[in-house]
Amino acid sequence: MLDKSQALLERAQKTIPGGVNSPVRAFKGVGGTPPFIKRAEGAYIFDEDNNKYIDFVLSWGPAILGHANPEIVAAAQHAVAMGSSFGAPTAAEIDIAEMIVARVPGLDRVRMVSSGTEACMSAIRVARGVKSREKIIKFSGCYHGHADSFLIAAGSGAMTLGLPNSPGVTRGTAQDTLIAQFNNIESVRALIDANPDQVAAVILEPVCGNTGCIPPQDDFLKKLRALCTEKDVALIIDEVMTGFRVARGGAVERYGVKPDLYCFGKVIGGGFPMAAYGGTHEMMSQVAPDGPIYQAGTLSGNPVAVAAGIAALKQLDAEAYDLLEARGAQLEAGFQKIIDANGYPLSQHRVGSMFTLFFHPGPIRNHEDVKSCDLERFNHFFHAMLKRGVYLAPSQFEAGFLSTAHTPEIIDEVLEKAEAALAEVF
Ligand SMILES: Cc1ncc(COP(=O)(O)O)c(C=O)c1O
Ligand SMILES: NCC(=O)CCC(=O)O
Repeated sequence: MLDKSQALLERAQKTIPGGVNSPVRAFKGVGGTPPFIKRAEGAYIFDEDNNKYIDFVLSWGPAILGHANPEIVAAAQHAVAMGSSFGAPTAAEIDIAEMIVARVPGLDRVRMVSSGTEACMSAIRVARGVKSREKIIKFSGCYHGHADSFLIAAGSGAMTLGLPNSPGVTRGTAQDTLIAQFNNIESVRALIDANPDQVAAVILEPVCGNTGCIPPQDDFLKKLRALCTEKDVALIIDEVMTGFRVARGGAVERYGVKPDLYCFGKVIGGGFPMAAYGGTHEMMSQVAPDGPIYQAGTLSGNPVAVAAGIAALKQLDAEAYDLLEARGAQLEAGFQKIIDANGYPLSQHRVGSMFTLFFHPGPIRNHEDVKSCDLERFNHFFHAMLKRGVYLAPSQFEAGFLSTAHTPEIIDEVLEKAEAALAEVF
């Protein structure tokens, strides 16, 4: 029963576009009424009609320790009572910068911002400023936030809603974003060669998460690093989704590759609006006030978000990543057993605690493959799971997330429900 959510949706639509403050929250792709969430705890979210769901969206990634994690709650409460924003430097900002730099291989300096969009937008400005070139290369289906330069062949909600190239982006901006194929190094080389001395940066999600979860294959990241070095192009790894999730030091640690610039978000804010970009000394010494490339923010390094982020990072030790890996492996093995036993035309990818079940027999290497998924069956499955109390992202083109609060018992319960839901769908 979603009576209260339905009434709230109707009320919300009168004053908020689509009734939501971010398009992915509406159920436009899958149809139906999005539950309006009242509260969340651990692996569960509860809606206004008092339905309880096992949550695999986790605020689209941040809640890696489960919702309302007691240590994050306490740290945020303590910080907010001290004053929620000063617009002046604080000691805690150094603490979190030091924690991030210590964890992430190759990262020298970091600047806090308030959203992943800002982080990615700032990183390409730095790359363009340092290289004195204007074009960037991104990959179809990758999503780096909603800044103009990234809304070209964009993934996530832009793809779900069929709006990969948004109106409102100028032709000039669109012309400066070149599109390559994920896991296809030759597509990148061809673009750089066709635009000599014009490409400032290549930006990518190291594990694609915004067209479903797709890992880099055949040393794609290492080949990209070598190509960027050869062509003097900045490599920007967008770890907004993967950072502090797929390993303690993010995807750069997991895959052993060092970019020139990094983008972070989601997990580092502990559920508050905080993100960051950073890079080598060479790149970051050009950022104002040290250098001429301007970037700023009234609420950047917000004390409450910083306190929450520190409380999150402190808990994310080696043991936490082992646990996330084990839970991910349990879910993957369970899905595979169901697929094999029934001969369903499904395939899956998982990297640590990120996963997607594709309604496609595979192989899935990039956005071009994902486009031929059976969306009608996915949508049916999504609703079959929702009615059984499992909250998945309302789109095939998204990754699912696990938290440390997802116990082995919860995973078993989800697998049982998935088996029943799939039997209903096929
Ligand atoms: C890889 C990636 N980059 C950037 C962003 C943008 O972050 P935000 O939504 O915080 O602006 C997202 C998610 O939204 C993302 O998944
Ligand atoms: N994978 C989708 C996102 O991470 C974005 C969430 C949002 O835009 O609200």
